Amino acid sequence: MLRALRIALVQLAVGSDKKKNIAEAVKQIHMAKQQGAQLVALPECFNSPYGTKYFNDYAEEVPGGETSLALLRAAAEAGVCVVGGTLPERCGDRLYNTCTVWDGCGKLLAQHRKMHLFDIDIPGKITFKESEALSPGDQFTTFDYEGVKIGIGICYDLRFSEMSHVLASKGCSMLIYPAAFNMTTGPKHWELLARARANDHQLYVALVSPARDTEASYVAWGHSTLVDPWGEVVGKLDENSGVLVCDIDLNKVEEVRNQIPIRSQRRTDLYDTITK
Ligand SMILES: NC(=O)CC(=O)C(=O)O
Repeated sequence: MLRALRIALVQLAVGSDKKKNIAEAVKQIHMAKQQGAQLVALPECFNSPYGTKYFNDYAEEVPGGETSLALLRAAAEAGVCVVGGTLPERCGDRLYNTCTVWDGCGKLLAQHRKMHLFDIDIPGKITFKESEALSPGDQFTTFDYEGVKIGIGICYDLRFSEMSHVLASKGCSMLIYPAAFNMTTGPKHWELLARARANDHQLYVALVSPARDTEASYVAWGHSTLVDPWGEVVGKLDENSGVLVCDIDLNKVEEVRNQIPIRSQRRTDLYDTITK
């Protein structure tokens, strides 16, 4: 079993030109491979600006659309696992915010539809209602890559500790969240939530954001981050486009879990935990 994994978190500059967004993602996948990455993760909504008014125009079928095709080819040509950020997925008359995962042969390993839609209202700061355009997913998503079980959540999913609990219960050593927090919630909650989820479940947590574009209608916080099973930040980008390349040490997951054995000390005789 693989005990170490080199991952690259790609903080892409995303604009309104879909083909350019996809081409940049493909370029970054190849560049990450040159830096030794075995797994490359892209941000939420990497082929489209993030906003309910854009989703219908940029939506594609999965796996048939041009974005899926580009990702599967890039994964196969580079021979890396690609966690393909998210794209607006069209399925019948519904749209979803969907992450696709491709193995190093270009096979679709997993598909996660954002489970918790981002509907918030902070007067004078930010109001966003993803449910105006999107439907929620209803499946937990994990996949195995080289003997490592990895769970996927998307952005707002990060706020729900029950969801990460279920993913951890399924045996995950790492959770990857393509995400795009904003200038209100990012500074307050981005790192806090990543560290909380990592510490709660003693696993690695990776958050992958688009780069900040102050001209966009939704301004992303950036700061793609990797946190280890101790809850410590291993690496973090600033707001600009860039790539964070880090080594995941899977021995650390076992080490922390053995040293602080909270997983076997839960008082489930006194409280319920959701594991369905
Ligand atoms: N954009 C999201 O889905 C979530 C977010 O920005 C937040 O929770 O804050």
